[in-house]
Amino acid sequence: MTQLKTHQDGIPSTPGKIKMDRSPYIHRLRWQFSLAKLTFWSCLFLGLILLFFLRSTPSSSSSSYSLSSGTDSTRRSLASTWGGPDWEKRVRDSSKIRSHNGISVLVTGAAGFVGTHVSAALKRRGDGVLGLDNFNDYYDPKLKRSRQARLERSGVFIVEGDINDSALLKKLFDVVAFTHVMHLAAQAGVRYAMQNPGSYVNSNIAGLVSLFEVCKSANPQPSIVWASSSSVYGLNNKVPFSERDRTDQPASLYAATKKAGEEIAHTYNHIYGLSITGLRFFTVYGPWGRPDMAYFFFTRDILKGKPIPIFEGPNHGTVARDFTYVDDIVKGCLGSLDTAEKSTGSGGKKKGPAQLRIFNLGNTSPVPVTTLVSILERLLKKKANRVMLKMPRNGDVQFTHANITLAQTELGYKPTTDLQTGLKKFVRWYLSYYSDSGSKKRSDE
Ligand SMILES: O=C(O)[C@H]1O[C@H](OP(=O)(O)OP(=O)(O)OC[C@H]2O[C@@H](n3ccc(=O)[nH]c3=O)[C@H](O)[C@@H]2O)[C@H](O)[C@@H](O)[C@H]1O
Repeated sequence: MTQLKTHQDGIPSTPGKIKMDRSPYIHRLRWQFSLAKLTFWSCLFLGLILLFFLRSTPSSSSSSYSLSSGTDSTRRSLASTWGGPDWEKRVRDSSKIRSHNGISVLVTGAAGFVGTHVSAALKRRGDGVLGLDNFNDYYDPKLKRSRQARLERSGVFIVEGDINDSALLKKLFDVVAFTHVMHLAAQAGVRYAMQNPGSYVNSNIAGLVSLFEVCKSANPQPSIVWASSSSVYGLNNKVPFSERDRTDQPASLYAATKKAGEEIAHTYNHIYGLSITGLRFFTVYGPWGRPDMAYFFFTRDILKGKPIPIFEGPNHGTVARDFTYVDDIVKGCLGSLDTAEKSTGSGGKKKGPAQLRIFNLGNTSPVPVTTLVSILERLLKKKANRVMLKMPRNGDVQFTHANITLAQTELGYKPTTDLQTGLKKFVRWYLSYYSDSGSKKRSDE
């Protein structure tokens, strides 16, 4: 009893050690204790379910399919701030068609390399253009902000948001009845896929599905043109690559996600009557380009006197690319938008068969990477510190070469810029852009 008295005012700290007593007080005490335990475990259980739910539900603006812990979500720096009357007005103004027979286009990835050029070209000819971009930091976001500033000056508003944010996409279609979507937002880069595979799944697969879902439910449904890639030809060694050739042997996860995108496009065309055109871009280069691409960082490193790693195939075999100048690609994109038929469905229901197309957009003249370096040396008036390396097994293929007959016939696509001319324009832009931002930086310091 003494022991019991000691614990009369509270729950025993070590209940198992108390001599069992059958008094009603003990029963009440035990009942209260069980209730507390039950409440504790229920809360913990509910908490765990909530945690699981939050982790598995795509958040509105950040990466939700990251397979590499942390990296991807920190790369996406988004605090989506959309909505409100002012925002809607900007969206409407930017999308307004200002020419006879113009179209209104939602351009995803508008602050990206190709996106910025396509948006500017559409705006120039009087089409309505609204950009969408998540400004992730796969490469220097300052470059994306500079592209954004240029587009804003020409009247193109870029909404900051992610293609996985369905609520945002739906809102955009509520505000504007886009006739077309130019879908260029993607996780690019062949070699980076080994470092951050989740970002490819998130952007190139989940993001594509999220976009198609909203487009199929829109009324009217837009026609969609989107960027696939020459990399889908993978280990195919029949050259030049024709759209009818094998694309079932991708050499990188990037290529696999683009190929998956082509199959997903087939499904949405088949079930919902979406008009979809996929464009297989061949190593696009030019002013305002991507710093992760070889021609870009070779230029930077030649100027800095740093070593240039040049890949070579087995037995010192030549590695070559069908480098394609960005203005030619833009013409192919506009040609695709202009020849795209209307989608046939509405409000998620198919009304009849719809157009489904795939085109190569290349230059039809592959150039060895060593020649690319020689051209840069001449333009920069500086010798490169070349380091020949065996091509690593990280997704690269040895050779690309586009057959563009189909695009020529159907889109009137005709590339006109050779590598020498295109690189000259790139180098001129590079020197001016980085000397300007360099002097700005110096004056800021
Ligand atoms: O057509 C595409 O669909 C893809 O094109 C582009 O991929 P790639 O053709 O691989 O371009 P890029 O990396 O500039 O390498 C160019 C050449 O330099 C060689 N290369 C590369 C790096 C290096 O350090 N050394 C080297 O020799 C390398 O072996 C290659 O031969 C886009 O990045 C990609 O997003 C996608 O759009």
